[in-house]
Parts: sequence; structure tokens; C-alpha cells
Amino acid sequence: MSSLEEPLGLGDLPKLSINRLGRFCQSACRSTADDRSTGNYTPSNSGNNQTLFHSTSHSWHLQGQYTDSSCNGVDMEFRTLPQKVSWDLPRFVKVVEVGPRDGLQNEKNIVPTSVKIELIHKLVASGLSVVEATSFVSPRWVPQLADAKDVLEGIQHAPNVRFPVLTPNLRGFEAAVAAGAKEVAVFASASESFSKSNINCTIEESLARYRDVTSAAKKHGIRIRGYVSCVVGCPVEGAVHPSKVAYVAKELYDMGCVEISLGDTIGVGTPGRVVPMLEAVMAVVPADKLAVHFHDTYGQALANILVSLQMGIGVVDSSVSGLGGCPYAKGATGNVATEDVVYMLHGLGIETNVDLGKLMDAGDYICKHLDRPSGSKTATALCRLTA
Ligand SMILES: CC(C)(COP(=O)([O-])OP(=O)([O-])OC[C@H]1O[C@@H](n2cnc3c(N)ncnc32)[C@H](O)[C@@H]1OP(=O)([O-])[O-])[C@@H](O)C(=O)NCCC(=O)NCCSC(=O)C[C@@](C)(O)CC(=O)[O-]
Repeated sequence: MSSLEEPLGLGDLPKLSINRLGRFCQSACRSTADDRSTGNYTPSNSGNNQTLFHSTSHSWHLQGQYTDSSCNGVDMEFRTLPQKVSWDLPRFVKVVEVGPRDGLQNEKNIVPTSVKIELIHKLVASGLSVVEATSFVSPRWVPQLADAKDVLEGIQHAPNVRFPVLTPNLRGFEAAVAAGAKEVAVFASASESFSKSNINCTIEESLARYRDVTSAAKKHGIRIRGYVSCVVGCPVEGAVHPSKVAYVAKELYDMGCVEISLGDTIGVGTPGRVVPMLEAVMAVVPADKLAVHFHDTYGQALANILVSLQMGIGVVDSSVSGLGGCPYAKGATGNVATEDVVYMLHGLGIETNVDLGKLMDAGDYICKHLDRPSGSKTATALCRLTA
């Protein structure tokens, strides 16, 4: 890579701008606290800081304000954000590649098994140590991944590389184990409506199923990951309260999921919503057991990842070339692109063990097959530079 292609690091930024950020944060904080203590605090105040903090009320969230009395609590939490975030970022972030599953499950045309396997090998060659390979779900529900057994059997298993697969029930778990899975993931939702449309059962029913799966996994010595979907918003219900996310995350943790991935399935989150959601979850599940999974529908994913890192998260899910979406979440676009995440992390001086050039090869491979441009801004920019 030439120096032009290398991300600017924190150290390259003029000191002044970081100090300015710090000063802004402190004054934003101070004025809010001062206002409160002098009794002058009004949430609708139109001063500069208020404009910033209230920007969410002009967005999608207007349709889905929380309906309980803690709604104001969430806004308050965001006002104290500058005191809570820190630049003490992790030195290493584990990137969990979900493109072959979350990406390809949403393709109109079914991708041949051989292409899926080659994509997975290219992703592994880039240094990624976790590649979610496929799902053992009903082929009637997700025909795109009906070849799960063949994909899993076709992957060359390398030491230190994990290939988790999604399993919605005991039947899927048994099929996955028979095909050689060493790690599975269960997927619950913080929204009742999404749970029904995605897996045709209530949240409680899904948790009962997952208790069966986790206890079977323990007997087989299989690692199990848990997802919580709709952690910020649901395509049907609108805003989802952080307490609902915390409840499902804790249930999954208590039943033995070793990592809980928090999914903004429709990509509506901003740091204003992500911070209180993470705070609620972190009160019941340790931060080192959490991952974040942002779809980039509104272009907010990198901002949300950054604030998650600042809150102590060290595992980030992403999808090569920004592939994907969820077949049961209309309008949701793909995950944040892995290339963009890696570029940002490297720019922050955070190690990933991922080679951006080789990752771009993998992205190029699948985009050529799908006959579409990359959804990664980094890949697009670097390709232009090298063209
Ligand atoms: C959960 C079910 C199976 C319930 O589906 P159902 O229709 O309620 O259940 P069923 O028991 O009546 O089964 C229906 C048919 O599926 C079969 N079946 C039943 N189980 C399996 C299985 N494991 N593997 C293969 N086949 C299975 C079963 O045998 C039957 O076959 P039939 O008799 O009609 O021929 C279905 O709703 C399903 O497969 N849903 C999966 C949907 C899905 O994969 N959605 C995308 C996941 S993405 C996501 O959740 C979000 C995430 C994780 O990415 C994070 C984020 O972004 O937020």
C-alpha cells in the first residue's frame, strides 16, 4: 500500500482538533449540568448543544419514541455521553465476518455453493479469524442458504479459524453438528413482532428453544454465540427500549452463550440510541462478552462502532463489501462493510490481523459474481486510486 492508501491515524490529526473536541465535550456537559442545577434546563432549548443532542427527534425515531416514562431517561443518558466515552480504545478488535451468511441470505439469485466456498477461503486468506459461514434454517424460509451442509463440508478448516453457523432450533443444531460445525449461533429478537416474522415464534418461545440448543451444545463441547436483533429499532414496532435488549441479552448469556452480538437489524441507530442501549446491556452482561452488529441503512454504522469501542466493546461484526440485509426486515440494507471497518480500526491504531488488500480481493470476487459495485466506500476509493 502506498502512503496515500493508508488511513490517517489519530496521531496524524492536528492536536488542536482533538483538544477542541475535548473542550466542546466538556462545555457541552457543563452547560447541561449547570442548567439543571440552576433550574434553567429545558430539553427544547435551541442552543447549539441542544441542537446537536436533539437531532434524533427529526429523524426516524420520531415515529417510534419509547412509550414508557423512561423515554426522558434515554435522552438524559445521551447528554452525559461526553463524560462516559473515552479515547482509551482497545488495542485489538476481533472482526467477525458475516458476509457469507448475513450477506448472501438476502440475494435474489442463489449463489452457487462453489462461489460461497471460494469467498470464504478468500476471507480467511485476508486474516479474518471468524467467518460466519451459513445457516441451518428452513430452506422454505431462506432458500438462499439451502446448501448449508455442502458449504460447511466444502470449507477447508484451518487452525485458529472459526466458522459459526446459525441454528434456529434443535433440528438445525443437529444438522449443523452432523455437517461438522464447531460453533453455532442462536438468534433472538428484542422485538416481539420481529421475532414472529423472522422465526415464527414469540421471544419467550425462542428463548425456550435456545435453551434446548445451548444445553445440547454444551454436551457436544460446541461454542455458542447469541444474537439479539432489533436492538435499537424494529421494522414493525419502531423504537425498541434498551431494557428489552438487556433482558434478551442476559437470558442468552445465562443459558451459556459465550458472546452476545447486538444487532441493529434495520440500521436506524445513531450513537444517541446506541450508548443508552449498550449501557443497559452492560449492566447485565460483561462488556467483554459483547459484540456489535450494525447494518448501515442510514450511514451510521461507523459512528456507532466507534462509540461502542469507546464504551469497551472489542468485537465487531461486518460484511465484506457491505453485502446483505435481512429477508424479514424490509428496506434494511447490508451490514457495515468489513473494508470500511478495517480501514477505520487501522486508522485508530487498532490491530485486526486483517490485510486490507486481500480483503478487497475477496470483496471484488463476490461483487464480480453478483455483478454489482462494492458497497464499501474504502474499497471503492482505493480501487479508484489504483486504477
Ligand atoms: C425457525 C423456523 C424453522 C420456524 O419455521 P416454522 O415454519 O415455524 O416451523 P416448522 O417447525 O413448522 O417448520 C417448517 C418447515 O421447516 C422445516 N424446518 C424446521 N426447522 C428446520 C431447520 N432448522 N432446518 C431445516 N428445515 C427446518 C420443517 O421440517 C418444516 O418443513 P416441511 O415439513 O414444511 O417440509 C423458520 O422460521 C426459519 O427457518 N427461520 C429462519 C429465518 C432466518 O434465517 N432469518 C434471517 C436470520 S437474520 C437475523 O435473524 C438477524 C441477524 C442474526 O442477522 C442479526 C441482525 O442483523 O440483527
